[in-house]
Amino acid sequence: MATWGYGNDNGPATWVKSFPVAAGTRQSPIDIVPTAAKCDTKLTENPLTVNYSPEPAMELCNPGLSVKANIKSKSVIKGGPLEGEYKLEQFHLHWGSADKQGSEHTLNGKMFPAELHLVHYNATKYSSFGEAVDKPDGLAVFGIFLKISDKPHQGLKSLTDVLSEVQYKDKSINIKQEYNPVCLLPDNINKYWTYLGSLTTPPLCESVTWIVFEEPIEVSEDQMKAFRALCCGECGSAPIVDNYRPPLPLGNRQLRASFQ
Ligand SMILES: CCCSc1c(F)c(F)c(S(=O)(=O)NC)c(F)c1F
Ligand SMILES: [Zn+2]
Repeated sequence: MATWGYGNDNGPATWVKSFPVAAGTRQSPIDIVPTAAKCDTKLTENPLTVNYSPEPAMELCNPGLSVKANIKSKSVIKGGPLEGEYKLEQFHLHWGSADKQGSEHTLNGKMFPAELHLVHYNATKYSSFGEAVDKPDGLAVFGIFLKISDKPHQGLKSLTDVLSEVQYKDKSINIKQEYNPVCLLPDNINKYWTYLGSLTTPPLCESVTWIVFEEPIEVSEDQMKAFRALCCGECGSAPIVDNYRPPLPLGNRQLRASFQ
């Protein structure tokens, strides 16, 4: 298959041709219906803990279908639904061409303008991201909804202010100021939904324990415009927008909540 993407001839509905797991039983994203979630006290007995470190010269790149920051420092999470310690590998975002769409997970059928994914791998069990990426307990991804406010998100500002330097595919820069990804998390990380799912892009491995926070982070319209100005290819190529996969059925999976 020519490279997958989000267009009419290579978008999510076509991925199953090259990636049969797209029709699997633990695919992501899903529509989150809070009333269908089971509150599980086990999630709070061993609270989710985040221990992120400052990244000295964080690499920010445009791989063509999103914008991605690669992490080298030892930033780890544990607890909640997780067994063992998961190490932050990278983070990236999915966003819309307009504020009415863009997130991958939906909340009672509602899309947010964007969704931030912080991708971690099970460093207790596996020696690298590459080894973990296709294992059922290999990855843990934080999903954070973005909503529009009149103020820019200060943590994201260090990135949105320099997106023009990675406007074209395969461009990358190093963020000069040291950057601690903890600034991207919502204030309250104790309220989340969790379920067993997959990557939302090919190869769609069913290897992700999803942790989707209830509290969105707030970004400005100008910051959204900065994401929408990124290009899929070289100068003159189409903008990166609507790089989201629509929700898949929850099926027999249990959606758990860390709160009432
Ligand atoms: C072979 C994977 C390369 S790393 C990666 C990624 F690039 C990505 F986009 C997503 S996602 O599915 O889009 N968001 C959760 C991931 F989960 C990832 F792990
Ligand atoms: Zn993602």
